[in-house]
Amino acid sequence: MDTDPPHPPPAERGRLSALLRLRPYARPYRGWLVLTVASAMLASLAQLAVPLIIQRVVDGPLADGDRAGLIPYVGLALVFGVAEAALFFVRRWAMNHSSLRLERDLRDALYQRLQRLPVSFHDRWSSGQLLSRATSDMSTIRRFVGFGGVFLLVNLVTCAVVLALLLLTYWPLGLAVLLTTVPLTVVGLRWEKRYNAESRLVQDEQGELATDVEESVQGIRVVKSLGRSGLVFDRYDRKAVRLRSLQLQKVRTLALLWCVFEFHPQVTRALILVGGSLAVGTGALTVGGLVGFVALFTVLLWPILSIGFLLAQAQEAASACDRIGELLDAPLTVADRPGLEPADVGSPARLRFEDVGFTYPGADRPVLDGVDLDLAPGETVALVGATGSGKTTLTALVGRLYDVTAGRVTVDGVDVRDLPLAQLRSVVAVAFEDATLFSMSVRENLTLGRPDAGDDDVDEALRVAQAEFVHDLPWGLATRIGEQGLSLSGGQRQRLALARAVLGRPSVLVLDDPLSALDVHTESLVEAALRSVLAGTTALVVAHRPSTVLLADRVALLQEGRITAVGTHSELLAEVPAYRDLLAQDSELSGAFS
Ligand SMILES: Nc1ncnc2c1ncn2[C@@H]1O[C@H](COP(=O)(O)OP(=O)(O)OP(=O)(O)O)[C@@H](O)[C@H]1O
Repeated sequence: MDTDPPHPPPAERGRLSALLRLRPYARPYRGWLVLTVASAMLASLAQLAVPLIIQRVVDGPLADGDRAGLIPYVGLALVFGVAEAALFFVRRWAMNHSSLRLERDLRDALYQRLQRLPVSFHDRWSSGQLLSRATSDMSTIRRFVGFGGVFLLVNLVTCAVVLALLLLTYWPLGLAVLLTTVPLTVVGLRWEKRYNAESRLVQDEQGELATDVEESVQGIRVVKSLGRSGLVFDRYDRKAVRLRSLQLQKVRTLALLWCVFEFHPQVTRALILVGGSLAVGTGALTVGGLVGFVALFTVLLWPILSIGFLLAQAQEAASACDRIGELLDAPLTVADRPGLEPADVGSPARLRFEDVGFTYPGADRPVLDGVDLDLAPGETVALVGATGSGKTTLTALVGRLYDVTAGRVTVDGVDVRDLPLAQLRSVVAVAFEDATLFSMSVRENLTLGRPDAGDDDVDEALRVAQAEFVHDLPWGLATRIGEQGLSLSGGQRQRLALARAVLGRPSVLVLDDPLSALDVHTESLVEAALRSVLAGTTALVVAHRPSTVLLADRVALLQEGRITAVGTHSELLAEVPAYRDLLAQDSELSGAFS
């Protein structure tokens, strides 16, 4: 059973070792990554050549008034300049090959994992959390692989090389520069940490706002009909105001940071000029040496200033790796056992629940306990029970949306856990009460589980579900359904979902109150057509309405997680007071069955 907390405490996050998770994704692109780092490194070194050339120009041709002597130096500076530009292009090109492909692979792995993770995992995680991992965390990693990580390495090497050159040029001044970089690095690191924390708060608040927009758009009908637009706006506005103040705080920190970063080099440059001029006066340093020194110092600035920022980026990327890792490492509790082979399953098949128990992860008592139910091939059993008695849970066990926690469910004598998931889900078809349709064409929605279904199969399924209205849609079966099928009525969506389930006449059909959104007239038409499908398949039908119960050969009464009675509808009506009471709660029913 999977009981890991969904969000580990922040203290556990952000370890740089988390970045090592990226190794398997980086491996296929290591050539491109090496090229990215090498071109960035060479470009940085090419940049260093220019101050050294200037130093020689000042001390050589300029001091001697030798104009012709300038030409080789100018040529050399040009070569290094062009090389730097070319290397810049190579870096960007190689970086795109490595980081964008790595991001794509990681994105695919994450999406695949989300598809394979059990329903119990999705019960615990909000879609907002999954979304932020699949989008912003993914971009953070791409930025680090393509930029932050590369320049962290390159800038550290550049710093070391430049400081060595400064020390070689004139060591007392070189040492002074080295000492002044220490407080700058410390301040940079400290403020970047603060900036990072503030950025995180801004991101979280942006996520909150996005969730608010999503919820209020999805629930717009409820909000409007309750007349709560003002209240919803006030809540949104409070969050927007908070976001603005967090953003302002972030901008203030950044402004202060850059103020120090801009101020520091000016002071250091002044120190260099004073110290350097004195050294030139005593002959310890040439004029060219001083000019080269200042130019080298300028090259040093960006690598020093960027270290804090790049380390913060590394920290963010490590935290993103951890957050994505939480999903990639989440256990696949519902998966094929190794070496499973498809088994023989007839059509229709026998469906049995044998002493089945089920407890939701984290719950302290079972929802189902000792459930025994045997559906003969071709039989239809209606599952009736009070709300919350466990009907939906029981139906979810057939297609392994959840695995039983006790007992077993078998199809033609084979434990559903011993059938490959692909086979199980082609044998068992399910229509849920909440008919989810996707933003794709009607045909794609219908054939989602059976992509090989032919036109005749589709027409037959549409007829059974009384969903032939689709032919009147603007592009017929090719009509794209709006976001979540919202452009269709509840009853239309339910009929399409039913057609999807009955398509191809599955061996076992599970219907969770499939007709609840239909008007009485459509319901009786669907029922009439459904009878012919039910005759050829084994069906477990969750029923709230009398008319749905009448579709079944037998009825099973579920009470507090146990099957307490099984028999024909009239037997139960006559012999089981609880069944009578349950049906009598519906006045329409009491009229129909008393
Ligand atoms: N994902 C879940 N996690 C934890 N508990 C759940 C979950 N889904 C349902 N339950 C609990 O399990 C019990 C049975 O729920 P279930 O949806 O199976 O009942 P039902 O008989 O289908 O109800 P209804 O007729 O209202 O649809 C309820 O107490 C419910 O709160």
